[in-house]
Amino acid sequence: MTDRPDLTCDVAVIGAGTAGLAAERAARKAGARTLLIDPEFRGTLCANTGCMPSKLLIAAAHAAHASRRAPVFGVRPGDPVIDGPAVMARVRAERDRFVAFTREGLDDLPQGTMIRAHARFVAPTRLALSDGRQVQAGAVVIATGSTALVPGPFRDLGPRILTNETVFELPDLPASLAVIGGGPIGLELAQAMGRLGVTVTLFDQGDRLAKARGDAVHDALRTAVARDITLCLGVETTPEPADDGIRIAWSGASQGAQVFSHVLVATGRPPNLDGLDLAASGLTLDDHGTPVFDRLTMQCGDAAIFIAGDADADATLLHEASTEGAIAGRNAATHPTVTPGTRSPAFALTFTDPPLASVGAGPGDGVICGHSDYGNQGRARTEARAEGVMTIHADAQGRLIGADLCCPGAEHLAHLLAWAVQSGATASGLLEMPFYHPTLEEGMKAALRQICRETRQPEPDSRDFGLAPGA
Ligand SMILES: Cc1cc2nc3c(=O)[nH]c(=O)nc-3n(C[C@H](O)[C@H](O)[C@H](O)COP(=O)(O)OP(=O)(O)OC[C@H]3O[C@@H](n4cnc5c(N)ncnc54)[C@H](O)[C@@H]3O)c2cc1C
Ligand SMILES: NC(=O)c1ccc[n+]([C@@H]2O[C@H](COP(=O)([O-])OP(=O)(O)OC[C@H]3O[C@@H](n4cnc5c(N)ncnc54)[C@H](O)[C@@H]3O)[C@@H](O)[C@H]2O)c1
Repeated sequence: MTDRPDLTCDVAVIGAGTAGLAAERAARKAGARTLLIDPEFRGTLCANTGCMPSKLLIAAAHAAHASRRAPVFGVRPGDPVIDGPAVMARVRAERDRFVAFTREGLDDLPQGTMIRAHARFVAPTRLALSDGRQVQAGAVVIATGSTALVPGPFRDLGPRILTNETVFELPDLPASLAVIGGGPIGLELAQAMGRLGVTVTLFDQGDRLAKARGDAVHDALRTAVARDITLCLGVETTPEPADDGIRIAWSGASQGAQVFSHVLVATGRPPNLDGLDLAASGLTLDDHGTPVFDRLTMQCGDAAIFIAGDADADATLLHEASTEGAIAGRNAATHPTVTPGTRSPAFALTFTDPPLASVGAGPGDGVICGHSDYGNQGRARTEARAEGVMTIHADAQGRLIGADLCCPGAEHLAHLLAWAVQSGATASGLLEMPFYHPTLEEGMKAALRQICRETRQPEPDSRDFGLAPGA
């Protein structure tokens, strides 16, 4: 490359989402002159069309559900009236508040750091911008996120086909909804819509929801969501336009056809790499066209190129995007010296009710499993939500290595278990910790005690091995 670049920097970050913002901050903290390149700077996916609006819709669904089940406790508020436009208006108003925070964060960037353009590689550390300029960087971080995949038959069917980009813009709740894909996006939004009074059918070509590990956990999840929506697993779907909607025909494990007012496509989110001209980067790509990288350093091969967030298609979650961005940005600034970052055990939550959680290693050869049944757990029972299971996984010494849960409070219980796994705790050691009564945490004791027995580790003798009522 002989011609002079228009811009130079130590670290160029492509993409100003969660991973890119973290990378730019980390690189700048390490003393690098940075450029942050994004065509829009519209705030993160998480705030605009991801984590936050989906959780806002789920919060509305919780309110409707709580009202509907209040009679269990002898409280009779009556059947809830769901004002669809008001539900969607609150989702957008609160969402816009979160988006504004992420945009305000951009004001802290040093002047000249933000480059409003699309970037592509013309050489390993040389980028061409859509405004015609070129950037020469010491190192580059790819943080371009992911995009909703819409399978061919669902394209070009008009605005009744929704993705996470459009569903939160609906002025009112749909009259009926087909959800294609039972991953976290499909499942969370399907259950929420169902609880908000929408007639929902969820279709998946596979037979497992949200990659739930272990049959007991999957059964608990499936049973819970089937109360709110219709599930059609193991089917292929074919859409076609119909009067007032989209007709979905399906076949496989079951068959049928039905017209829905809207269809939400949630069939996965591949990384946004197509527009980057990766061929010019010189990187080695895997079978899916994603750069091969080291998940401890986030470096792609031995190039001065790093990758972070959904773009690497590894752990496509918010906290991982943020950690990966921090590691990638720091190492881009110090390249050619790169230092492994600290990664946490895998940890994923799906915000269904009850939530689904997985931590670290799953069931497998040589793994010791302890089980807790929440179907009669004391605190869960007081709240009329006793259901589900927890499995804790340990090695032969009783050290916790993972867990799978679908039970009340799973999002909080799973945090405790993730922290226990990361800190190397044993089942015996955890049983020495205080357990308040009556709590959902007490439910863990059965699984922990089973692991102690099976690994011949002592149960702490200064703790009673009986159970408080309902614990
Ligand atoms: C509906 C939904 C719900 C979710 N809920 C959760 C949840 O509850 N918890 C959780 O942990 N995760 C959740 N996720 C996942 C989480 O939101 C993502 O993992 C995370 O936001 C990814 O961040 P990112 O920085 O990789 O991507 P993004 O925030 O999408 O940033 C990518 C940026 O790159 C830019 N870009 C792309 N190509 C180029 C280019 N060539 N040049 C310049 N810029 C470019 C884009 O404009 C964009 O600003 C959810 C996702 C969805 C869709
Ligand atoms: N709570 C959370 O943390 C959360 C919430 C939402 C999304 N996310 C992140 O976003 C990622 C993307 O989510 P997602 O749910 O879109 O993708 P996903 O890849 O996790 O799930 C897609 C599902 O669609 C099914 N599918 C694919 N093609 C199909 C077809 N043609 N017909 C029927 N079914 C089909 C697959 O079998 C799979 O079950 C997640 O993997 C997760 O990392 C996280």
